[in-house]
Amino acid sequence: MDQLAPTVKYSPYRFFSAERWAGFRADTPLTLSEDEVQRLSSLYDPIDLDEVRRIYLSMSRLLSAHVEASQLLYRQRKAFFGDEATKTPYIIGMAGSVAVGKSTTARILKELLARWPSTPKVDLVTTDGFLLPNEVLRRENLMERKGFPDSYDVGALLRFLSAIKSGERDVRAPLYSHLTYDVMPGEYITIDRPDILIFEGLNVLQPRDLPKDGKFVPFLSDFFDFSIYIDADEELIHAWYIKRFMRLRETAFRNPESFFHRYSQLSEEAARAIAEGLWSNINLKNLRENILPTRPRADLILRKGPDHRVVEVALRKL
Ligand SMILES: Nc1ncnc2c1ncn2[C@@H]1O[C@H](COP(=O)(O)OP(=O)(O)O)[C@@H](O)[C@H]1O
Ligand SMILES: CC(C)(COP(=O)(O)O)[C@@H](O)C(=O)NCCC(=O)O
Repeated sequence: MDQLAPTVKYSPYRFFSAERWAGFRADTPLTLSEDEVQRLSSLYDPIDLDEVRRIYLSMSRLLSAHVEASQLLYRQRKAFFGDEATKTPYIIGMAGSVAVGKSTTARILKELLARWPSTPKVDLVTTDGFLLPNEVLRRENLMERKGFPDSYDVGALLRFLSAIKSGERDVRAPLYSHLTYDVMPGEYITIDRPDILIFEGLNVLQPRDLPKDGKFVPFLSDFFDFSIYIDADEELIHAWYIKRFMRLRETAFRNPESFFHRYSQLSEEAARAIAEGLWSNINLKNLRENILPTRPRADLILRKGPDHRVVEVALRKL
């Protein structure tokens, strides 16, 4: 199994087994109930409270220290610059493959952070709303590249993050529907100066080609204060993807409005073949070519094992 801890002597990371990591939660209280965790988990594979205790409480404690430090820095800058200083949201980027568990992790983290004693306002935005509409993807022959860097409206992503980081109010992010498999025209979520924004998506740690004309074009990650990569062996993610697809076939795909409705009519074997095709032709390719290479850019890497339990954590040294 490809492990995170390298065999070479030097690494920018410190590596922890899940057990050691769990010890760092100290006396951080568990603020989520079993019911709340169940409500949050995606589909029918609930993350259990034990995992929240083992992994997420230490993560919440660490992030709390980081956010507090950035607020202290803000207060010191304000004393320095007077009224000129603007407090802007603390942005946490979260990356990883399709089906690795980003949405589940992001939703749980959001709830835990919002329950800190300072009751920060925490918002969550996913990058799928910034995908190009199917009509454009079809025209540009990109339907088989949905989720690849070139399938997003990168300008809109950068404008969004730039507005958030400038402290603007009521910034709109477009929405995506997994039902219609397309962006939802005219539908937005409005983000109004949260204390913390979790920004989750496949490609959020993606670098870009440097422009030849010398103009400055930022990476999305230039706007992040902290970044997390959710990691697991390819074969595990593959199994989670197929499992989720087959379950959706029994549930959401039954809805006649679902883009995948036709797959709910197919035999199990035929539907599985479709899922395998989507995995190997699109998602696995994207993982290998574009997503996994961004892993070393994250501040924190959570490596999951079977059953979605985190087995190893890597934290960038300061
Ligand atoms: N911690 C977890 N425990 C159990 N199942 C999980 C966990 N995290 C994710 N899953 C399951 O794995 C699949 C992918 O998770 P999801 O959060 O939808 O991934 P992503 O947002 O990365 O595509 C879903 O079926 C979800 O229910
Ligand atoms: C919508 C997604 C690209 C994920 O987007 P993200 O929120 O990470 O930007 C992905 O879930 C997806 O639909 N991929 C296309 C191949 C497939 O149907 O699995």
